[in-house]
Amino acid sequence: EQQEEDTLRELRLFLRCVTDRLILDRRFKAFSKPVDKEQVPDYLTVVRHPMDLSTVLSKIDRQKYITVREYLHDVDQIWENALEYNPEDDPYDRQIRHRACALKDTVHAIIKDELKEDFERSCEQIKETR
Ligand SMILES: O=C(C1CCC1)N1C[C@@H]2C[C@H]3C[C@@H](O)[C@@H](O)[C@]2(C1)O3
Repeated sequence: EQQEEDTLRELRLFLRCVTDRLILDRRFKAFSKPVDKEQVPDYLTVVRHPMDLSTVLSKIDRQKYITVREYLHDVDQIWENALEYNPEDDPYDRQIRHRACALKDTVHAIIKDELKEDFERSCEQIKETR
C-alpha cells in the first residue's frame, strides 16, 4: 500500500545518494562504466557477472532493489570482479585492486554510518510479502 511505496521511494533516494558519491570519487572512475567487451575480449570468460556503477544507477531507477542487501550484492560484485580479473603483481593491477578494496570499504562504511537498521528491516519485510 502507500506506506510501502513511500518506504521504497526513500530507499531509492538513499541508494542514488550513495551511488552518486561513489561515481564522483575519482578513485572509482574505472568502476563507473561497464568493461568494454570489444576492448577486453576475454573479460566475459573470466568474469561471469559483470557489474558497474552506471548499471547500479539504472537498476535503482528501474526499481530492481527492494532492500539495501540487494544493492550491496551488486556493488560487492563490482570490486570482486576487479580483484578476480586484475590479479597480477604489476603496478596497474595493484592499483586497480587497491581501488577495489577502497570501493568495498567506502560503501560498507557509508551504509553502516547512514542506514538505520529499522529502515532496512522495513524493506526486508516488504520483500518477504512480495
Ligand atoms: O577490470 C577492469 C576494470 C578495472 C575495474 C574494472 N578492466 C579489465 C581491463 C584490464 C585492465 C587494462 C585495460 O584493458 C582495461 O580495459 C581494463 C578494464 O583494466
